[in-house]
Amino acid sequence: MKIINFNESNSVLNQYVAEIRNVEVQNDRLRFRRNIQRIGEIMAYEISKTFSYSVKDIKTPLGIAPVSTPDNQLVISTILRAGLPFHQGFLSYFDDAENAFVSAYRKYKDTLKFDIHIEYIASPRIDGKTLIITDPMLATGGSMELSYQAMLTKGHPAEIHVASVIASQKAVEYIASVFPEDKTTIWCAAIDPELNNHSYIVPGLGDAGDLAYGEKE
Ligand SMILES: O=P(O)(O)OC[C@H]1O[C@H](OP(=O)(O)OP(=O)(O)O)[C@H](O)[C@@H]1O
Ligand SMILES: O=c1cc[nH]c(=O)[nH]1
Ligand SMILES: [Mg+2]
Repeated sequence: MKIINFNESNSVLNQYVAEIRNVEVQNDRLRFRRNIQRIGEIMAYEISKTFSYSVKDIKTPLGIAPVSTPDNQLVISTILRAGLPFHQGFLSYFDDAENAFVSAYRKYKDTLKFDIHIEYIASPRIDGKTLIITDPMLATGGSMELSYQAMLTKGHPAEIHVASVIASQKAVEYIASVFPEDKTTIWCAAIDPELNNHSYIVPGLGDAGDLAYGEKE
């Protein structure tokens, strides 16, 4: 399985990651959402380099220009609710992509133990298509795995891109163990070393859904 960690090279993407992590900056909700979206845009561009391309003859007012454009049929899937601004970043670049939405939430049994519940899925058929599953946080990897299982009720993709902003080392290893090795790539902006007792990523950024949309009761 390929793992692409953007943090290993210097680019402006790291500025956006710094801002969403920074406790002095991250509470500006508009900036937080926009930064997550911008990271999605940059990741979409990088992922587009892996697509299949063919040359099309494009008629201009003055002649014919051969242009190599992508042929993949894309499905961009996201996990509600923190995934929404990240998803929008991908959609800003992949104009004609089909889209899927899955709900996943942690139902706490006590302050430390929780199950992940999937209650909603809206998805096209995904057979033979390029599936990009977007979620800014990969903590245990449980939401991503269950969302993928839910997507499999809609068919089998030709290739899978798991896109996140901050992933824990544990989640990266978990995803590598449960996703098909030969057709999955994990893309992330950083890989953090730890999870705390509540399975939050450390140093991470806190609760991405709350930072983007406000605290839930
Ligand atoms: O890897 P995991 O341990 O499953 O945790 C990651 C999940 O946590 C966040 O969502 P959250 O459950 O906080 O819901 P929200 O988006 O509604 O805030 C995040 O967007 C992932 O979906
Ligand atoms: O660190 C974490 C873990 C789960 N959900 C988040 O938003 N952040
Ligand atoms: Mg979630």
